[in-house]
Amino acid sequence: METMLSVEKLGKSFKDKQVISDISFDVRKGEIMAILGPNGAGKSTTIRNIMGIMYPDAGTITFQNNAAQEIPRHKIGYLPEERGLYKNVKVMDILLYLAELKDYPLDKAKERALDYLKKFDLEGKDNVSVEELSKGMGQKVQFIASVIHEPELLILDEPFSGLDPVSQELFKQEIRNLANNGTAILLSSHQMNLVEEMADRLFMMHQGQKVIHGTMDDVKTQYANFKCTIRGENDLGELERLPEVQRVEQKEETAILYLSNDVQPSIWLKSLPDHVVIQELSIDRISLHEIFIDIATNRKLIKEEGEINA
Ligand SMILES: Nc1ncnc2c1ncn2[C@@H]1O[C@H](COP(=O)(O)OP(=O)(O)OP(=O)(O)O)[C@@H](O)[C@H]1O
Repeated sequence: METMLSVEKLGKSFKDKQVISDISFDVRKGEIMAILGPNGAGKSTTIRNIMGIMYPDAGTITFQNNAAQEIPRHKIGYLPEERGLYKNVKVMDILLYLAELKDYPLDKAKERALDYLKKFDLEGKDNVSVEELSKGMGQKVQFIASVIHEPELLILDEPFSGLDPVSQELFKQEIRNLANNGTAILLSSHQMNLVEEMADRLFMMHQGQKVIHGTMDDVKTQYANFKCTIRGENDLGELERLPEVQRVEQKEETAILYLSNDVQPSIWLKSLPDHVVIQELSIDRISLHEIFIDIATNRKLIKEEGEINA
């Protein structure tokens, strides 16, 4: 897959505080690349450097082999984390104005705007001024603004925040459609369930540095341990002493046992002693949400940090 955006060894400090360091990843045509991390990890700083809103102290950013200063900005679409459109302007006027700024033909922009308004349940809102829209409606219009000019790279900073589940679904489908049609997408989001469903690859950062980078499958295979959920009256200490158990979360009669990285569930099950009371048992891979919480809280569920073949 053709590389659209390449970020290499990016570093940025504010005053004497190093906020991101040695950040490297790329975004390829037709893929959804997720950039993840807890609050303050440095995601928006990374994105703002890519967008040329601020300049890095170290590293390089290239888009279709153009160095940062020569990046054709009209080929990029950007939904910033901080929302805001001109308030007393009509929806269609703002969309056409933004398309014009990107040198996009106005007749095509109008057609696309009407199609998108319909798709996002905003039919008939083209003549309404932005201040009359609800927060979620405004966010939909801002999303349309970021894609109206058919960008080849789309950067979405927290696109789902503040959306109801139906609107989240609409966004999710549209983002997937765009990727299927060849758009390269860099997606920052805290909604791990959505990222898990949508992303082809991910880059997770913590305190300004990389902690995981790879395809969703690789991350889940190599980093996501198994967890065993047991319902039955068992002593917490005894469960904690079972082989290959890293930690246990127990609530009433249900216990979740987080297993070591290299455990084979079928072999581990056979090692369970007879005294463990089992009324129900299930084994699942831990979710991206759980991996995220572990990284964010510095737990040592992940044995090795580092690169998976990205
Ligand atoms: N303009 C600035 N001046 C000083 N420090 C800043 C500035 N912008 C960001 N920071 C700091 O950089 C760090 C990373 O912030 P950033 O907004 O990139 O994180 P984030 O991963 O996007 O977080 P969130 O999920 O909360 O949006 C934080 O410690 C923040 O306080």
